[in-house]
Amino acid sequence: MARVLHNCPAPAKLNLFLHVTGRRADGYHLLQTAFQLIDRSDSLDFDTRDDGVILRTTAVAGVEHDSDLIVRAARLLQQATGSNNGANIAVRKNLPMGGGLGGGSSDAATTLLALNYLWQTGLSRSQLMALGLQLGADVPFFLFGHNAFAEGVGEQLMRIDTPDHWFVVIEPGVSIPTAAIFASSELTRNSKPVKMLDFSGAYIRNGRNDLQAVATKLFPAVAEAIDWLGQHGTARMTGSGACVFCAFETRDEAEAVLASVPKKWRAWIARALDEHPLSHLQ
Ligand SMILES: C[C@@](CO)(OP(=O)(O)O)[C@H](O)COP(=O)(O)OP(=O)(O)OC[C@H]1O[C@@H](n2ccc(N)nc2=O)[C@H](O)[C@@H]1O
Ligand SMILES: Nc1ncnc2c1ncn2[C@@H]1O[C@H](COP(=O)(O)OP(=O)(O)O)[C@@H](O)[C@H]1O
Repeated sequence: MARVLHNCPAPAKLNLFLHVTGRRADGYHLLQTAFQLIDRSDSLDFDTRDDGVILRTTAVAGVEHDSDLIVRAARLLQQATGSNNGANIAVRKNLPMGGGLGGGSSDAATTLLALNYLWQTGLSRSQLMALGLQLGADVPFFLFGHNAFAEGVGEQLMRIDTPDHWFVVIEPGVSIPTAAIFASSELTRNSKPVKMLDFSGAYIRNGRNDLQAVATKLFPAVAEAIDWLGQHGTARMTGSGACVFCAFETRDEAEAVLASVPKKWRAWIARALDEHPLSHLQ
């Protein structure tokens, strides 16, 4: 009999700051960043099937079935556990692709969490995180379950508590390929590592993103959105872009700024989450 889990959220993240501190021999970059979960999500439905087939039942513009991180995550879990269960998976995309919000990575993490539960494959959280890292540098964070200070390529995670902020997020209307930003010869890769002990609210309120200079040069629409939002506080990009955000202490302040965002941009407000909405799924 099919086991089902519907309306599973795959929340977005914001990188409150992001420093590039070096580059590994394999070309991947060493980062320090603070990941903040927010209450804006994609939504996924899972229906198990007993023939081992993994089928994404909804079309996702620009993402072929077999390269979708959702499908790849499900197949990776099958391989890792030897499970012969399958699943129909429907996804409702709400997070823009190439937005720096981690939508694809979060979809993959939600898939691993939901299917590990439905298939009763029994992998521990840290086993799921190791699997997730094979899919993308951001995936372990979404499995970790809490806001985090991250090092390495983003897989060394330490839980942090962050304020109950409201964020105004602007989508500048461009999709930025992460690899193109990291590949730029103009990227600075030598930020001095901060010690976790020195990590403070200043990084949360006024953080800097080392990927921003390259992204704004390649994508002027991002620079324009930062300039506009910067009238209201410290506006910066999340991840490798394209989305930009600014933190506010109250919903009213965020609502007031949202109301004045020029109509040419899609914009919204989101609240900081303390933990991943599926963090209790076992
Ligand atoms: C920049 C960040 C910050 O949170 O977020 P996004 O903007 O993608 O959301 C992440 O580090 C992105 O993580 P993720 O999106 O999972 O990236 P991946 O698929 O692993 O990598 C895409 C490509 O980016 C480059 N890359 C990625 C991460 C990293 N630490 N160093 C890199 O050089 C590599 O060229 C890699 O092939
Ligand atoms: N389920 C998915 N949702 C979004 N993007 C996906 C998905 N599966 C694969 N991708 C690919 O991953 C790329 C990065 O997407 P996404 O994670 O949404 O952005 P970002 O890494 O900027 O946060 C997309 O451009 C797309 O080609």
